[in-house]
Amino acid sequence: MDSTISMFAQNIPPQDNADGHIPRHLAIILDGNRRWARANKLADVSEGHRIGFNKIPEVLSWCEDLGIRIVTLWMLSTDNIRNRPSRELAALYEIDEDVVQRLVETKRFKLNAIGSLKLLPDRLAGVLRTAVQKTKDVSGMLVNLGIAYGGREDILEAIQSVIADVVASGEIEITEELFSARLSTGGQPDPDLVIRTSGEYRTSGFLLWQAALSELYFCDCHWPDFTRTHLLRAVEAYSLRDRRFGY
Ligand SMILES: CC(C)=CCC/C(C)=C/CC/C(C)=C\COP(=O)(O)OP(=O)(O)O
Ligand SMILES: O=P(O)(O)OP(=O)(O)O
Ligand SMILES: [Mg+2]
Repeated sequence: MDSTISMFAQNIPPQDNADGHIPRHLAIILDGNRRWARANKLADVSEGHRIGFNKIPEVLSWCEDLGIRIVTLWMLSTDNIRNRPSRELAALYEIDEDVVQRLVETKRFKLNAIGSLKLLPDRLAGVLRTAVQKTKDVSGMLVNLGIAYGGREDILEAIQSVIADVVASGEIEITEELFSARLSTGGQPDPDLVIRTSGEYRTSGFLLWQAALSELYFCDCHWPDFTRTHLLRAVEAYSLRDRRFGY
């Protein structure tokens, strides 16, 4: 760890992030797993996803140490489901089941599923529903699991829910607050910081509405190589940003 980062790390209050230097809500795009597998001459790209999966609990514990309250992980997109070979998807579904079960076992995280569960195999959808139910009373960090998540689908589902209410009750005033509450992250603060690994400079539709005012941080390393130092660098960069919200 370089000296700037260690100085920064020492100044982080363990549980209090009210001063705005630590994001309350951090969202991460766990990208670059297949490139990592190829670069490491692994026989199957799914091995990159498996190694990437192993990173998740430790990254969450670093986030806990920083006092981050909410972490959203994007682990499978609706575009991935549409466009990737079925063999790769089958492996990803299995890995996602394992991730979810491992996170439940920690008893440290309150889990929330933010994807379109109807697009998933019944077994994985069931594992996600059970995980949410089993962890509903956990008071620790809230972890949103973006499995079968797409920003456009999130918005479309929110629109459908608003339309259903309009049809049922006549007229309702559609405000930003009302609409935000209908999204998969309804009731939560928007992400303060979005990190994408792998060196790609795009969001691919992640939290399309919710991340409108988020700070973005692009990290060159692939997800399996993401370390605590990368996280601290991202949070340090965030702490130095001037968020103006139009002022
Ligand atoms: C490490 C584990 C368990 C899962 C990550 C698997 C995965 C498919 C990561 C990719 C990140 C993501 C869900 C969406 C954005 O990345 P990608 O689909 O590669 O977008 P682009 O095609 O735009 O590059
Ligand atoms: O993480 P993935 O599966 O999107 O792999 P890559 O970005 O390396 O193609
Ligand atoms: Mg990718």
